[in-house]
Amino acid sequence: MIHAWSVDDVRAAEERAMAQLPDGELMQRAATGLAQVVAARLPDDTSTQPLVVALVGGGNNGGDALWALAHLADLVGEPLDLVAVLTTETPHEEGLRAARRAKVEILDATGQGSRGRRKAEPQAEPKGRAKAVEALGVADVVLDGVLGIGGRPGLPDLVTELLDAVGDDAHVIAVDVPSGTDPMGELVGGTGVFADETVTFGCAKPVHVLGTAGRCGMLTVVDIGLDLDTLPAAERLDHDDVAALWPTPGPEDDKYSRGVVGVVAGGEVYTGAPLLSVTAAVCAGAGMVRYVGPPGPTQLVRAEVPEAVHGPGRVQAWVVGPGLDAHPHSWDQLGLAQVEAARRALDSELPCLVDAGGLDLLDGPRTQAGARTLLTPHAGELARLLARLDPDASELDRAGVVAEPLRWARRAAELLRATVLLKGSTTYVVAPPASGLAVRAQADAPAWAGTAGSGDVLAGLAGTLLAAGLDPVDAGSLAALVHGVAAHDANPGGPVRALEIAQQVPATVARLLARASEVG
Ligand SMILES: NC(=O)C1=CN([C@@H]2O[C@H](COP(=O)(O)OP(=O)(O)OC[C@H]3O[C@@H](n4cnc5c(N)ncnc54)[C@H](O)[C@@H]3O)[C@@H](O)[C@H]2O)[C@@H](O)CC1
Ligand SMILES: Nc1ncnc2c1ncn2[C@@H]1O[C@H](COP(=O)(O)OP(=O)(O)O)[C@@H](O)[C@H]1O
Ligand SMILES: [K+]
Repeated sequence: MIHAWSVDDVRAAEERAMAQLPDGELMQRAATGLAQVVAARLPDDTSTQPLVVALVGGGNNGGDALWALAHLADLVGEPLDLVAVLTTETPHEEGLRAARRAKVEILDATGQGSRGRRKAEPQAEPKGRAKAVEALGVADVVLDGVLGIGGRPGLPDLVTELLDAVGDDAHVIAVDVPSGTDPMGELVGGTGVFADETVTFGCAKPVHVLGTAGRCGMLTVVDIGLDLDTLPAAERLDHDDVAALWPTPGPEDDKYSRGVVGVVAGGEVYTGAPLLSVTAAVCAGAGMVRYVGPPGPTQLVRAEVPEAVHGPGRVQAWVVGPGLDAHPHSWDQLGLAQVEAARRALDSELPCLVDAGGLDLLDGPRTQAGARTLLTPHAGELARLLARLDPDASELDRAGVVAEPLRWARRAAELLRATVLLKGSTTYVVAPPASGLAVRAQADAPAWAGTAGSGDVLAGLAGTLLAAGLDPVDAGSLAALVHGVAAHDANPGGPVRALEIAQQVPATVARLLARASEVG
């Protein structure tokens, strides 16, 4: 599992560490670690002299980059071209002195007239920007040291212009965080560096695991001796976590102890969703799957999934809503009966996963306070839910949720006292804020997984884990991981249909469980 700490907690840990250490020691540790990574990324081909160019901003992030260039000169035995491109008129002073001492070429890209420079005042480096653009175009490694954890989302125009000049072949390393992104990972999108690799210090930050993670590339954490004494703010499960969390049956188990999952899904119109959810639940290893629905989908499930049982009965957790019409016509007796079955499940004290049409039945928290609840909307469904229930979000639309996924998932979790799994290329799992639990974010699925019915499969998978006794955060994040990996395994690099994701789950789970014995 990757754990990430909030910017405030990191700053507090840095202060504690700095109080015990000589001045500047923490930055030296960061810059030395950064220089070692850069040295390892230099091209093997020794026929040309490697060129490393750092974009340098005005804070300590720029200081890290300048010191890293200075250390690189010592670290690498071979001759190196090292260039610092200043994007600020006030770079880190000691870092700049160290870089100059190490014979790093300093280019001032701020240009005449920018940031209060008087027109009559001569430019320090008249061709600084032009030379910077040229160097960036042919650099082997580009260090992004413009903004770190003190950065606000968005980039100055000058930096955007310089980034545009970076050659396609350059290996871009973000120092601590990709500049322009929100270090807390709350705001997704906007301008910002897309790095091949991010070298961060002390611990991961939310930007590295949330929806902004795609901008970070490979993540390397340099140990600078921080002591994080608070709980993480964000987490991501990795493949090695599956064995510890997946409910693996023992010799004493039987179908009931493993968990019966009930599925109240579909109706006479949407017959496919129940089939997908039930198949996924069976393939995820539910002790038993009980389907509750009208004759049409029941016949289909009977024909395609002989393992399922039918009609009301005892379960350990309910999946409510895939393909459910929450507002059937008054003459549609079968539809009304299905809504009643869904309401009974929601009113029970049992764990419930609520998806799609089931979300339309919620007017507030479930009546049984404390009943475990996992809501699984996509961005459009979350926007609709909040616009209906939260007077402060009456204008919210899908785009609003996509821009600030965490904010709105958290809002729904608070309002409905439920864990919210927000689906998308990054899937967020957010417990009610009062729980203090870290946000989980998974991005394991290929974009091919965004196909009709894929969410119904996820519902069956996560419902099975709830029935096996996992809490909603573990059930949701583990299901998202396995769903994503199964989508990949079913047809690596190509399209996949939802049913194949479900059918791939047994082999994918077996493969992920086997890692534990390989690793252990
Ligand atoms: N505190 C420490 O001892 C250590 C800090 N380290 C480095 O220090 C960094 C944090 O340094 P700082 O706190 O100086 O912050 P930054 O280096 O992130 O710079 C923040 C500065 O940029 C400005 N700024 C923020 N967003 C902007 C935007 N969108 N456009 C233009 N200007 C913007 C701010 O007003 C502020 O002046 C870390 O990310 C890390 O790289 C490391 O050296 C480890 C040790
Ligand atoms: N671009 C994407 N990359 C990876 N996974 C995606 C992407 N878009 C959607 N998904 C995943 O596909 C599934 C779609 O679910 P949903 O929108 O509920 O579809 P449906 O209602 O048709 O079943 C979710 O698990 C979601 O996380
Ligand atoms: K940076």
